[in-house]
Amino acid sequence: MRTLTSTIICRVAFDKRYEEEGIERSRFQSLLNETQAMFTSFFFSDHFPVLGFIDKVTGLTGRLDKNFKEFDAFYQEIIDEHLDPTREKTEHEDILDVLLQIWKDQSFKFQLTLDHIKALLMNIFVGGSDTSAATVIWSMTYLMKNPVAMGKAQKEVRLAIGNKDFVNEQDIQQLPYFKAVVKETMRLQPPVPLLVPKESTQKCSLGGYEIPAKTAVHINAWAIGRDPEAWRENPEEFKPERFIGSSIDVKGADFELIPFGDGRRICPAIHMGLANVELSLANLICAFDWEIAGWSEERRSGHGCTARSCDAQEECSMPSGYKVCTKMKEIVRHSGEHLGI
Ligand code: HEM
Repeated sequence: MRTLTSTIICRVAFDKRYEEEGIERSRFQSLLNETQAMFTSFFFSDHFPVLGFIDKVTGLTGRLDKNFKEFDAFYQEIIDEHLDPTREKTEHEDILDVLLQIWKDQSFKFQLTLDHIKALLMNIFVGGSDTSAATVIWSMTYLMKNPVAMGKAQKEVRLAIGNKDFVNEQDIQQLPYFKAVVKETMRLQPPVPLLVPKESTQKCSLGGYEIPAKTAVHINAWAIGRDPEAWRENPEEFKPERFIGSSIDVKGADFELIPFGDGRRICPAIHMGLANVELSLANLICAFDWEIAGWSEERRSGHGCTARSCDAQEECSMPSGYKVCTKMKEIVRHSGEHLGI
């Protein structure tokens, strides 16, 4: 799933297909992994500035600088490629094309620099790849642990597409139960559980707490999604039915469900994030029957594929030992193509 989502972002942001370019792909993936590790590391300097020296001693500051430098070089190469006048133009503009046009025009009130553009690309990568992948993985986990919900979702998706091979974006609009599964997963497992930290610009009072200016504020979307006052019926339970007939959505109008955040800094890519998740999840559950390894031995005989209309002639072994049939590869390719990449 991470390969799929980071490939989508690479295509959208700077028109690269890293799955076809082994060395570049692993360079990019290891940079992204390191960035993720930095994001989840505890830096004393963020919370106790006087103890900032500990970050230096433990080597975290050095690792962070190295990561920034490597990403900087990586983005610079891609920017140079885009600015090369001999570069072949593709049919669609990518995000970097748009940003570089704004940079050339300098039509904003402030001066847009290449550093701003690199920072924006970084935001898009960090915000866009793991979040969608984690949501699909959690949805699959909940569905496999709840075979009744899995059956209902599969039946709905399969009925909607009839004889077609793949689910597309229009089909998804007719799938209330499936959409409820995605919302329920995001309620229980928001992929950015504490959102992105905010800093108060001025002194204010919130829920009875006095918050001085320049204070870091974390919003616990994970706890809000399980708050028994907002979610009265067994808030810890996976129950997509709670969203049937309810207008509560993930798009920022309902404060009890904020997996994309809310307000001025809400995720700017809600629609793309949802399309990534819904298209890949719907196709995966439509084409295959899934279950947790070891739950049913005899079904996993042969090549292990339980595709609805499996035409697998050829198999490939993944490094993890799992096998992927041609149908599965086709789904991954189709989900990407449908998003226009
Ligand atoms: C299921 C998918 C996704 C989820 C759950 C998600 C969630 C979030 C959250 C919680 C925030 C912070 C909001 C806040 O603190 O109030 C955020 C910000 C952001 N997201 Fe997403 N996101 C997803 C997909 C994406 C995708 C696909 C992209 C890019 C193509 C993206 C780009 C961004 C960016 C650039 C920001 C920072 C916005 C800012 O600084 O103002 N996200 N996202």
